Amino acid sequence: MNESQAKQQSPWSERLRALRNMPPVLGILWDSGRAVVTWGLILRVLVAVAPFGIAKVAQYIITDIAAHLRGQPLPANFWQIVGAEVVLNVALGLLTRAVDYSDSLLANRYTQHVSVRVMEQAARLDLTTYENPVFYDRLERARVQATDRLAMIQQMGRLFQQVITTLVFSVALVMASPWLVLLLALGVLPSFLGETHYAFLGYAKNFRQTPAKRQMDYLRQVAGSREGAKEVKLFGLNKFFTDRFQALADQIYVEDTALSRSKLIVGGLLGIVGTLGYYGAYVYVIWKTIGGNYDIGQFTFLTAAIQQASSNLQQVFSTASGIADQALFLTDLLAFFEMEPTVMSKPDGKLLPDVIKRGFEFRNVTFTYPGTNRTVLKDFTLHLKPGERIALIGENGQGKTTIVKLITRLYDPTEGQILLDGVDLRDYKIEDLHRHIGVIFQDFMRFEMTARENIAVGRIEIPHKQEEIEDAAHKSLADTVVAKLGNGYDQILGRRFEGGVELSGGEWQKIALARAYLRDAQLLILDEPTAALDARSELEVFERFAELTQGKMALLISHRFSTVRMADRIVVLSGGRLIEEGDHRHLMEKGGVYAGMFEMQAASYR
Ligand SMILES: Nc1ncnc2c1ncn2[C@@H]1O[C@H](COP(=O)(O)OP(=O)(O)OP(=O)(O)O)[C@@H](O)[C@H]1O
Repeated sequence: MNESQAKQQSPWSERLRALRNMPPVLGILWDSGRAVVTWGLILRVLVAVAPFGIAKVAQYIITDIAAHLRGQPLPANFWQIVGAEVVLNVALGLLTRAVDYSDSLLANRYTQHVSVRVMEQAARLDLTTYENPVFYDRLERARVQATDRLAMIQQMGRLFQQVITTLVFSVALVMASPWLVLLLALGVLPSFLGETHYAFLGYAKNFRQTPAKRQMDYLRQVAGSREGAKEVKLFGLNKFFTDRFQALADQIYVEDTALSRSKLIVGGLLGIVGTLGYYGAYVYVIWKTIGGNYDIGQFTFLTAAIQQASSNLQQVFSTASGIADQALFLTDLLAFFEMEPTVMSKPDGKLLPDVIKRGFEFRNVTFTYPGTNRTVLKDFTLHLKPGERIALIGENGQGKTTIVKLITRLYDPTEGQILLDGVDLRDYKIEDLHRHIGVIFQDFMRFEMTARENIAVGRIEIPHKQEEIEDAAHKSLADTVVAKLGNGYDQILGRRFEGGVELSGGEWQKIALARAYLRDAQLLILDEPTAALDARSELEVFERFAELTQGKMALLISHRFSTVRMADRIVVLSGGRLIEEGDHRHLMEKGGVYAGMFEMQAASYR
């Protein structure tokens, strides 16, 4: 649902939608800890009925005392009754603590359970979804909704308990006089309607504010991050960022205050109606007692019952609207769980051949990124044969990385087909395709974990021996980086966590490259992963790459012609089409686009 839809929908339909969230939310709660939920409910029932027992015992005590004051003897079990009152109160205190304990256990379990589900779902979804701001807002809200649900769980338990207490005392009041319950209900109903109304307004407001809050988070992060620190200082950007942050914060403050103020006034007025209902019932009981209908014990019990029924009934309504409010906030979490990826593995997907015989073929592939109009690849055809190493070159934005995303099925072509050994890529199991491809992107991930883990993520599904890690590190030259680290392969990289060590861009690249070598891949793809390497390292890396990819398929994207020339075939992309191809010598002789680009780069070095 987008913002304009949220505004168009009537509050009531929105409220009903929120209630629809309750069954799945209860399902999630149940899944996060069945035993804890069951124990929580049992404890709540005991806590709910205890006040009735206490009020009833108090009634007997007062009746007996009143009779005693009039000269009658105390009953034989009088002191046992007093003892029972004490025991009931002590038990109630202990049970209340036990309820708090079970609530916090359940909240922890719920948070963990939902956080894991959010991570799993985020991993399932397409890359496309990540590039969609609406999705991002939703993910953001889902993340927030996943955590800190103690309040919601407490409210649900409280509602359960309040309903039971209200019922127990209402039955007692109805038995005395049905008017009492009616008076109470009439007093409480308006504040319930008020509460739900404001719950809805609060949700709509939060929905509207999400983009601004995301902006604020971004500004806070940029202004306070290690990555941003250098430029923020040198360009004097601090005021620019804080002013922008302040403007958004002010806007949110104004909206929040307006809503809180209106809630204060309207909620206060409706609360007065509730109090009048309560005192109506109270005066009725006084009147009846004076008229001789009730004795002093019954009077005490009924006033306690009115007090309990009224406050619990009022709380039932406010807790219920609080839960409906919380459930509204979970709309995004549940919608997020329901999202389905579009790039999917067929249920009966094929496994990749153990030895690829015909290679990968792009056949008249046209591709436009979802949600955009620009065609990035137009009628693109390319055959990558077994044992062949192709270098893709072209100016910025010509679609080189896009080709890598298509061959790895992060996206599917808009038109045309990509074949592997004559079979459409979509017919293979996507996980198996990924298993056979080793790819390092130019924006590879720097995991702030140990050097070993940074390499092992290249093939995390199996445990690795030290030799395998070392071997991969040797192939990518990462061994020279690790040799300088205090804790070797166990050194934490990056400065986020204590004891971590920051690496230079080129050092990170060598570590990341080792991941690709750890995979026993039939196709290796390097998408400009050497941009931060110095000239000598780059040459070494590529000499090794050339050696290691002998007989394997490799796709190489680079702007440096010194490395590109090692490829068996060079493919020049322009405007989403293949405009030239051949080996270095052939293309130089041809004197076309490649030769021009090569000369230009060579000249800049002279
Ligand atoms: N996720 C995306 N959504 C929309 N458009 C995109 C996306 N990624 C890339 N593009 C656009 O597609 C075009 C091709 O991008 P691509 O990254 O494939 O280029 P490239 O040839 O690898 O460029 P470079 O040499 O700068 O890395 C660019 O115009 C870019 O703006």
